[in-house]
Amino acid sequence: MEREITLELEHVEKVIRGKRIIKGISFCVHAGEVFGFLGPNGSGKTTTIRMMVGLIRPTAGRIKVCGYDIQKQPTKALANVGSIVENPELYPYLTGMENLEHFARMIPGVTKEKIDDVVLRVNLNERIHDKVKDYSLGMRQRLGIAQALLGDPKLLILDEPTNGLDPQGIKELRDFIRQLANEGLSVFVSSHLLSEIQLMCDRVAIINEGEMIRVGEVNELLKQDMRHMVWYVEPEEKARRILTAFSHVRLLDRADEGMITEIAPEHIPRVIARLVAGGVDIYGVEWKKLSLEDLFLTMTGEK
Ligand SMILES: Nc1ncnc2c1ncn2[C@@H]1O[C@H](COP(=O)(O)OP(=O)(O)OP(=O)(O)O)[C@@H](O)[C@H]1O
Repeated sequence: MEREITLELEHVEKVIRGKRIIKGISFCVHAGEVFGFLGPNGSGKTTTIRMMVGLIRPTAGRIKVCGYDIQKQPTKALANVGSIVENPELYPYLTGMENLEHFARMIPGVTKEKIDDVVLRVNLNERIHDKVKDYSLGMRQRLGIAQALLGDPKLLILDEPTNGLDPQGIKELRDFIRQLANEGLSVFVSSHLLSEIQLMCDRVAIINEGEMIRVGEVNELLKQDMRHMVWYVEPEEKARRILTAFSHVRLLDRADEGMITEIAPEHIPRVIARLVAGGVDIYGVEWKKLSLEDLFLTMTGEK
């Protein structure tokens, strides 16, 4: 069954003061999925998001939300978007509930039941009558999300939502985002952390220097994760010679990180046996966790 498309970017470009910051990016986000937008700092994530929420205009290309063009039908398009792009505006000396009531007055048709419903959805019901100044960062963020949900959006956009959260807060946010997606919402999450996107998202778009590098299923794109192996061996020179003799083992030249190979798991026992037979002592072998940088190098093929 074709899933409904909630967000569509087509060849979107942004030029700011003569500089091409976003260089023609395209992707779709479907209903009920958590979609990651991954790229290093300065790669253009916030600029793209600012276009998606109507804060700035694309120089070229099209952005549609639930089929409505943001440029041509901004009211209809943006009625389907809830977002926390810059820090949510919250009043610290009001309670969580008072904050929500305040924001609800600006959105037509929000009932008391709707407010109670979003409070439950973000799991703040026990603390909603406390003042926001006494909330943890994670709770403030959930209140910000509650505020974004008041207008019943189909698409929730969160820019670097885990920034500043502790590991417990990050886990809670992750579970909570998944729950929203299970309820049918599309959740769009930007991050510069590969590990976070891996844990949180179904699909991911990877951006670097304003260019789209890949879009696809997280598991599919990141499965090369398992292929980099670090070897702790003596003597290293001898080990290098043996390893390079295998056609399906590639030695990566990264002197500062130890001896690293690209290798498929099924070849490891044979390689280890050869090293031992060749008089190499093996002190340890471990899978290297792929960093965003490694991923870019692998994907752009310039190792
Ligand atoms: N108004 C602007 N004027 C000039 N340059 C800008 C402007 N806005 C963004 N840029 C530049 O565009 C590039 C992308 O910035 P952007 O903030 O979108 O990146 P980002 O991926 O969100 O990074 P971060 O995670 O650090 O926020 C950066 O090089 C930035 O300096």
